[in-house]
Amino acid sequence: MCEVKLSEIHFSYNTNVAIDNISLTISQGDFVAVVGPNGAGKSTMLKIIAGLIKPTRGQVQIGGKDIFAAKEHGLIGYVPQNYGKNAQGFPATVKEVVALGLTLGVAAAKRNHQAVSHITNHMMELVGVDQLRDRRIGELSGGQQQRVMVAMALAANPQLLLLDEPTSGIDYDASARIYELLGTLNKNLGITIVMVSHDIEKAVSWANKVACINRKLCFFGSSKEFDDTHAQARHLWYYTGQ
Ligand SMILES: Nc1ncnc2c1ncn2[C@@H]1O[C@H](COP(=O)(O)OP(=O)(O)OP(=O)(O)O)[C@@H](O)[C@H]1O
Repeated sequence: MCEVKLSEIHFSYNTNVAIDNISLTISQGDFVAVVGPNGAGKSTMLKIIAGLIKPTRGQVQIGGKDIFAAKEHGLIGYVPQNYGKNAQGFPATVKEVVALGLTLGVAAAKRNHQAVSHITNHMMELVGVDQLRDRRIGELSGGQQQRVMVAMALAANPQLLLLDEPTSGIDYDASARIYELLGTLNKNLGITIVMVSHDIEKAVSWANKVACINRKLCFFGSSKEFDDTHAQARHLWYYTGQ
């Protein structure tokens, strides 16, 4: 059970209010696209759900547990924005990076070398980077790096996967393959996905729910409802920022 419940969340960076009174419930198995203009608080909200920052006010519950308990149980996988780019000079191979994800899982300490190798291989196959296993992460394309980051997050066996603009800076075909991968993880493995994206058309076509944020929650509902009611106003989500 991995329901995400935000209750009256506020967050400020000093005097700058980034999140203003957001409440919403994401159900187990949902694929949620988080959209909104630049500086709207999308990444901040994702970090709050990941338990990386604490809301100034309000409560976050994951699967009925306080966020920090859920985090300790390894329920949450988080892929930050431009994670791959930060890995440019990192002297590790794809296989080693994916295996690093295992150290985040709840039973990490109990895994032996064989189990680590088995899970690592499985995750690399799942996201389609097994052919790149011995390449250094910094030598890969943006799309390949994002796949490796997804594999690393999945290695910890999360029930909830949070991704911050997983297709930013990636070409059309590679982006399509990442969306397809996320759709498969959601449908076949039942992983709940929350993804921040500027690519509204694509994100909404894969997600079953949409959350529009502009400090406040402007819309939260099904993708179909978003398509029906917000189609003409879509361009505004890009330009209504501060
Ligand atoms: N570490 C930080 N310190 C101070 N202010 C911050 C910090 N991170 C974000 N902010 C500010 O908080 C607000 C929300 O930022 P956030 O990154 O959450 O927005 P976003 O919707 O993800 O933006 P984008 O689409 O441009 O990535 C912005 O005004 C931003 O300048």
